[in-house]
Amino acid sequence: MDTKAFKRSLQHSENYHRKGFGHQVEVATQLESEYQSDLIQQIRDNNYSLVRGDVTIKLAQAFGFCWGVERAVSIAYETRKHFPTERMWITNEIIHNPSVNQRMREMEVGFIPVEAGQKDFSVVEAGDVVILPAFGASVQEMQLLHDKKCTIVDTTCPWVSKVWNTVEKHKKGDYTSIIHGKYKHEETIATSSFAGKYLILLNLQEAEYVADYILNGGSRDEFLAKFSKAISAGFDPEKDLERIGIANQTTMLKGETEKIGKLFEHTMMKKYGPHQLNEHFQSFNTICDATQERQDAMLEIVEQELDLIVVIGGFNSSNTTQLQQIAIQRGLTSYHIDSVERIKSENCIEHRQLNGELKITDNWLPEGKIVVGITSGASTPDKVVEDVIEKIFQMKTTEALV
Ligand SMILES: C/C(=C\COP(=O)(O)OP(=O)(O)O)CO
Ligand code: SF4
Repeated sequence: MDTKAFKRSLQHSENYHRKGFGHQVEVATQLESEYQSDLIQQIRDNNYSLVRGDVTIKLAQAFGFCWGVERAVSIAYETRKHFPTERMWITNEIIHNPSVNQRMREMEVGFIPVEAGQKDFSVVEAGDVVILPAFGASVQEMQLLHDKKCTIVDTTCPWVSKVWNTVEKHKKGDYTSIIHGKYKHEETIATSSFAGKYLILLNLQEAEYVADYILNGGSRDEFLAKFSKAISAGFDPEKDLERIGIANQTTMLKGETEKIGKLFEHTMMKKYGPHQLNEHFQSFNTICDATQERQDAMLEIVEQELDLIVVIGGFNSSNTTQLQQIAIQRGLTSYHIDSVERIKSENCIEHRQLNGELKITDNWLPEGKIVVGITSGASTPDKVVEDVIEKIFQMKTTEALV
C-alpha cells in the first residue's frame, strides 16, 4: 500500500478532520473545570513547593498534561459538541488516563470492542463519527474507516505524525526502521504501519544484541524467534540490517533512545567505514519536547532530599512508567498510582511495579515530618494530582491527632 498517497488523499476528503470545530472557547471552560486544580496552581506559583503540618510537598518542575494531550482531549470534546446526536466511536483510549476515558464513555463515545485480541469494527456504520486517539491509528484502520464512509476526527499528536514522516523517509530510501518502543503500544503499532521494513526494540539490551548480530552474525532462527512480534513480515536479518534508520515511540526514556542511536551509528561506522555511513545509517531526532521536559524534571527532583516520591499516571501510560523508572534507578522509594483510590485509609497503598504487577504496601507514609516528591505523566489531569496531595495531607493530619 502506498501509505503516503493514502494519507494525502484522506487529508483531502471532506469526511476527514484534524482540527477542532470552532468550539474551543466553550470547551476550554469545561476542560478547566473538569481537569485543572487551584491547589496545583498555588503550588506552582509557590516555587513548586507547599508545606502543611508535617508534610512538605515538592512538585517536579514539569509534569502533567502535555500539549498533545490537551489538544487531543479538547478536539474530542469539540467533536461531541459539534455532532451532539451522531453515533460516535473511538478506536482506542483517547490517552492513557482512566478518568479521562471514563468521561469519553459518559459522553457516549463508544470504544471499539475487542474480541480475542482483534478489534471488531463491524459495529461501525457509514455516517458514524470515529475519533482517532492522540497516539494515532494504523493506516489499515484509517483505510477501513474511510472505506466505511465514516466521519474521521483525527486527534493524533503532531509529534507522533512527525515520527510517521520519519519512517516514511526511511522507506523511501530503502532503510529499515529501527523503532525504539513497545511493540504492543498503540503508537508503535501505528508508526510501524507506515514503515516499510521495521524492527521494534524495547531497550538498549535488545539493541546491543542486534548490533552484535550486524557485526558478528549469529543464529538467524534465534533472531527471528526473539523478535517474532516486533518485525515486519518477511524480515531477513541478513539483508534487512544493511541500511537502517532510527525512530522511536515518542515517550520512551530519552537517554536510552539517544544511546541506541549512537550504538547503531558506531556499529554501522565500524562495519562500513565513516565514508559509507550515510549510505547505511539515518537518524532524526524524534523525541518530543514534553517527554524530554518531564524526564529532565524527574532527573532533577530525584536529586532532592525526599522521603519518597509518588508518580501519578495510568498504569498503561508508557511515559509515566519511564518517570517511575528514573526514581527506581536513583534508588528512591517510589509509588506509581493512577488515582487517589489507590491510597487506602489505613496507611496502605496499592501501586504498580515496573514489571506491571500491582503491590500493596503498608505504612507507606513515614511518621513525623516528611518530604514527598510528586510528579505525574503527560496524560494525568492536575485534578487527579490534587486529590492525591489532599489525601496525603489528610492522612498525616489524622496521624497527628491519634
Ligand atoms: C498520547 C501520547 C502520550 C500521552 O501520554 P499517555 O500516557 O496517554 O501515553 P503513553 O505514554 O504513550 O503510553 C503519545 O505520545
Ligand atoms: S507526549 Fe509528546 S508526542 Fe505524546 S501527546 Fe504529548 S506532546 Fe504529543
